[in-house]
Amino acid sequence: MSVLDDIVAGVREDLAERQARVPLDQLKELAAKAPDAKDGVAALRGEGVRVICEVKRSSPSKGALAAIADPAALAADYAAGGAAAISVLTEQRRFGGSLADLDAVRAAVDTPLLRKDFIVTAYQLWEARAHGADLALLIVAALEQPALVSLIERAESIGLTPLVEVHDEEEIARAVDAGARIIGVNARNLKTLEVHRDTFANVVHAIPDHVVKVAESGVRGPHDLIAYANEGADAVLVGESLVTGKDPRAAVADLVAAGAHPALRHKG
Ligand SMILES: O=C(O)c1ccccc1NCC(=O)[C@H](O)[C@H](O)COP(=O)(O)O
Repeated sequence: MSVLDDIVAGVREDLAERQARVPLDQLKELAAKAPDAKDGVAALRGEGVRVICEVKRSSPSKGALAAIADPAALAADYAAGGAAAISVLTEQRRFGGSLADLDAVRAAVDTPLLRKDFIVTAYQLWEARAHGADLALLIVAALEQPALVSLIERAESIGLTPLVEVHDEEEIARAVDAGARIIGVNARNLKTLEVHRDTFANVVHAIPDHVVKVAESGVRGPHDLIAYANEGADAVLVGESLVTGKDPRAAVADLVAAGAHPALRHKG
């Protein structure tokens, strides 16, 4: 079984438990009371390179990364540093996240929030909206095409902007056919878990101009952001280097400043 299959199997077990506990109608009521969803496309495309900062406690590739006792405080630092969006990992078994983290972060910041999980059913999209997310990750490699199409449509219909994650040109074609408005190219190979930063440059030509382009994984500092920007990224998604660093607020501010550099002004 691949790492992705293994993660999704665990997600499905945990999901079944939540579905038994929280009926869909209850989630829909909560979603109706949630603050209006912010426009994910507007948040991630504009002048300069936008920075999405991730709340990430652990990972299958590295194990424990950071304890993050107070995700709200971390998110407040990200927002103060200039994050365009905050990604909250809600998968519990391998990443140590939860919907409670999403609640805590939502209560602390007005920044657009991405629910980062392994979403395979519409129920999880309703959960995302009910807990205040504005965007939701959909991983092409985890979904058959009809499910991808249906989840993108459902996400958009309830106000969530889907960030559709790909790894190669074939997955980009599937994402574009399915109607993705934001595509994230993940440099982390989900079979080997190795990070290859040249993945974005190798496949970005296949993403149409109207689609927002996000470079995911492997950003260690401003030099990696600048490289991705020069290759055509509108935004970068950064986790590990922020949660393992000493000063996340300053680290985000450095990334945002690099992304706003006049040499990159042709962007947006
Ligand atoms: O991070 C992992 O090990 C991982 C393994 C399997 C599936 C997904 C995984 N990570 C999710 C991500 O895509 C990253 O958290 C995100 O792009 C940030 O990457 P990084 O800055 O390298 O932490």
